[in-house]
Amino acid sequence: MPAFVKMHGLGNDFVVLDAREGALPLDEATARRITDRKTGIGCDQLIVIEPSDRADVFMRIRNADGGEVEACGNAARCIAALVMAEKGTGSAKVDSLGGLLQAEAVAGGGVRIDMGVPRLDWQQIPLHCAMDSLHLDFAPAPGLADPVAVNVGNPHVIFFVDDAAAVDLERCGPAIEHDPLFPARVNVNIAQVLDRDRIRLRVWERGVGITRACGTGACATAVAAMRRGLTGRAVEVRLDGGALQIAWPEAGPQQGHVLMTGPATESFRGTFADDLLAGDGISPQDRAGGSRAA
Ligand SMILES: N[C@@H](CCC[C@H](N)C(=O)O)C(=O)O
Repeated sequence: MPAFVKMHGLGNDFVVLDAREGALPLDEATARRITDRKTGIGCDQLIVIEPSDRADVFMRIRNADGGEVEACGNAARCIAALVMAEKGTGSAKVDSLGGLLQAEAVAGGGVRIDMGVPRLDWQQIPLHCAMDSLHLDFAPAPGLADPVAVNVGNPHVIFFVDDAAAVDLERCGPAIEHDPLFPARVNVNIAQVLDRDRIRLRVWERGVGITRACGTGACATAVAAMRRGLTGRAVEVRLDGGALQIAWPEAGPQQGHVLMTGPATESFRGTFADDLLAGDGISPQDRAGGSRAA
């Protein structure tokens, strides 16, 4: 029976499959069956670990809707933690469609990931037409206007508001995600700057919906706030599931790179019936191997 590890970063949860010893038949429909919280194992993203010739592992990412995407900050910390535990080291390299990520364990627990240099040109977001990514001419709902766009491996739009809790994200998230301005669709971030060191953030994730936390969302939002001069170059981003530390240093060896620090948690290990991959669903007995829930 195929084995999986259930992990999460601040409640943004993953089913992790290991395909280093042999490819798994994972198409979009299979991914949707696995991520389904009622009939599958249930998670925000399905992560498949594959071999890499330039890193410890390659991390393949599928959203709950089955679509393959380039980046996932919370999963990057989790996969790095798995690899570091396996190797018995304090650092790891994780490759992904979004780029090569260097990770290190931090004193006191948690993982720091160098998320690379954010992409800020409109073509890199991508946007449908030329626009200043620091001030998009886009006002999709009352109280939501003049957002920032940032790509940190995946596309994000960030709205700064006075009260993040007051935004009906369930209602406006889907429309913004699918707006024609974003040809690759977009992750939607609602940010409230609390002071120069702290941001409150709620996220509607592309291909998923509202999540408890989004690592790339926290990085993109921090970059947006720093570009707008709203915060210093190191901030705490408070998501529904907890806080991430994000820095974007202006000097030093990691100048211009976004650094994300936060927890990586293993919830349980389990196995599932082969027919989940083959397409016949999963029985409740097989789900999670009877282990404790996340
Ligand atoms: N949860 C992730 C982001 C996952 C991918 C995203 N939904 C997308 O479609 O780009 C994170 O922690 O960054």
